[in-house]
Amino acid sequence: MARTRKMPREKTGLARILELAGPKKAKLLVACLLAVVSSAARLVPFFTIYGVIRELLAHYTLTAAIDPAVLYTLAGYTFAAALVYGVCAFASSALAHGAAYDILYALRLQLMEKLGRIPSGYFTGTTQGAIKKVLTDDVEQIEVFLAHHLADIAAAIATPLFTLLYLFLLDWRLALVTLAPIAVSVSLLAGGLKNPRGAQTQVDMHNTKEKMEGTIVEYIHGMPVIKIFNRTLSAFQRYERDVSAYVGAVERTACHFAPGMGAYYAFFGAQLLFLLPAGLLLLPTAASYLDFLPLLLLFFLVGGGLKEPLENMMQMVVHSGRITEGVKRIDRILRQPEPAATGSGNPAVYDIAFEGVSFAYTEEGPQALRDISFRLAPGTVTGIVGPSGGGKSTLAQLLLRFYEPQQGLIRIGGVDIREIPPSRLMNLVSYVFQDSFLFRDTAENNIRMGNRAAGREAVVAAAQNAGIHEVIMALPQGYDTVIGGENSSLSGGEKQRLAIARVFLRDTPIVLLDEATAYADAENEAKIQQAFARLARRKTVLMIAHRLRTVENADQILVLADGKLLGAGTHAELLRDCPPYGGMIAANARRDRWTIRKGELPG
Ligand SMILES: Nc1ncnc2c1ncn2[C@@H]1O[C@H](COP(=O)(O)OP(=O)(O)OP(=O)(O)O)[C@@H](O)[C@H]1O
Repeated sequence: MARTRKMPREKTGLARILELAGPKKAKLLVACLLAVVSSAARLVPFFTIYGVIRELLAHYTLTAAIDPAVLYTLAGYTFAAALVYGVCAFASSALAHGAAYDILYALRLQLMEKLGRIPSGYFTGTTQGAIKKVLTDDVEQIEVFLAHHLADIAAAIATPLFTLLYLFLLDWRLALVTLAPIAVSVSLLAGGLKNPRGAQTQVDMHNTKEKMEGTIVEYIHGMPVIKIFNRTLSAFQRYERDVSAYVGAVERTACHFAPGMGAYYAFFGAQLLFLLPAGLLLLPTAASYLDFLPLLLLFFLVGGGLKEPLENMMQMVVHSGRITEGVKRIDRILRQPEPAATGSGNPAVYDIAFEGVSFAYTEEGPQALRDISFRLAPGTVTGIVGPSGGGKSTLAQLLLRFYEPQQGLIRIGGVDIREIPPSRLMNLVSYVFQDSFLFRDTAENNIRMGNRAAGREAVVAAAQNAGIHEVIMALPQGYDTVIGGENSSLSGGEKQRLAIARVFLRDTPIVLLDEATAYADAENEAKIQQAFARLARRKTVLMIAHRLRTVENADQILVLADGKLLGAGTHAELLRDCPPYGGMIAANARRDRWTIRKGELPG
């Protein structure tokens, strides 16, 4: 009988943090050990004072009988303990900080690399604010936890344990009395924390915070629109609603935890209240008053001394909920499925085939593409036309594996693109987006994105081919000008030409072009068309055309509407066989004749 292999359970919380710590775990463990030692050393004076009092009380009738050697030894122990405390606390903190920053660095790199491998479709569905929060706040919290809290937890657990053990050996009855208020307060707080409603309030607080931050980023991005329409903050109601939701969640969390925390603080330091009557009750049972008094004093002292490490532990428990949520969000990114990088497909020719491809962005949502099949012959230019929302960009994005189709296959040179390792696919296909993103970096580096190894000459040649060389040379520092800096903003058309220069430098055999709809002027448009034409030479080109005349001379035109392929052929063939194409041409002609005439405008 075939045995089913059990999947290893995915770790969460502290176990997951230690897993993320990787090789730095050893450093963290040493830091914890040193924290335990330093914390134990802080308790030594309580015991040396106990020794001194015992010695003094034992000879209070004859002070000459006090043994100075005993007192000096105890003083020596106290001094040595102070030294041990200082050295160990420093070394523990240094080690924990060093390891925490190394882990922070590695984790951010890991996340950035992962974001680079996740299909690009992920980024449209996830708000930028949420990703920013993970990369900054959540990773930062792990650093704070590892650098400051982890060692404290170890000390907070070990020190009271050792101390209580010693106290139990000295007098188990007093030890129980010392422990009672701590046990009561801790159980009260733990009960409050474990309550599912409490956990839910914390989750709500994180979720509303994440949403609010996403909305803030969107609000800042939308600022020009808000200003143009002369609307104030109140117009952006979602912003107000999300901020209020966060405030509400914080208030609910605070209200939920307030009674537990109040009871915890009330009981926690109440040892005196319990020890005093207990001491009076137990006094008659003691062998001698002289023995019992220093013992009672020791319990008074140590009861108070236990407070700090235990309080630290409570803080950690409170923090750990927040960290657990943060780790979950980090894992949500780290565990995003990636396109398999294991395939060995390596197309030798560059024709493209869509075979019965259907795709919907969400399970319940409508299909953006329905049963699409076509073939682009190698070295040809194909235009895609169709009404807005017809599925043109979606089709291009599927070829780049931004998303995976639910049905059908896409092949390059006969090879299923899922069999082509992502890095190889990216070397086969370039995409000139309609709205190209430029980094706040020099013009040269922005073009070099296309090929990191390219020298200045190749960059300049690419810029010349893209018709952007003159524009760059007119910038204050030429190719060294930081784009987007002072006096170095580019128009939409110029940005797209710079993006085309990137693609020239990459020199991939397949190019996807998304024609921008908002060229500023005819000259810019002509330059972009010329650049497209040069780029298309000897390549397989798929061009999303918003103006039909751009692709009139293409080898093939695909007509896409409502996710369906209505026709494929040359301009002449489509005019003859595809009525919707004829309709689009007629509508285009009407649009080109369209002018605003005074008197025709609605009054
Ligand atoms: N990220 C997304 N999530 C959900 N639906 C989407 C997403 N992107 C596009 N869609 C939907 O998919 C359909 C096809 O959109 P697509 O952007 O591919 O059309 P298009 O032909 O490129 O339009 P346009 O010419 O306006 O750019 C539309 O109904 C659109 O609303």
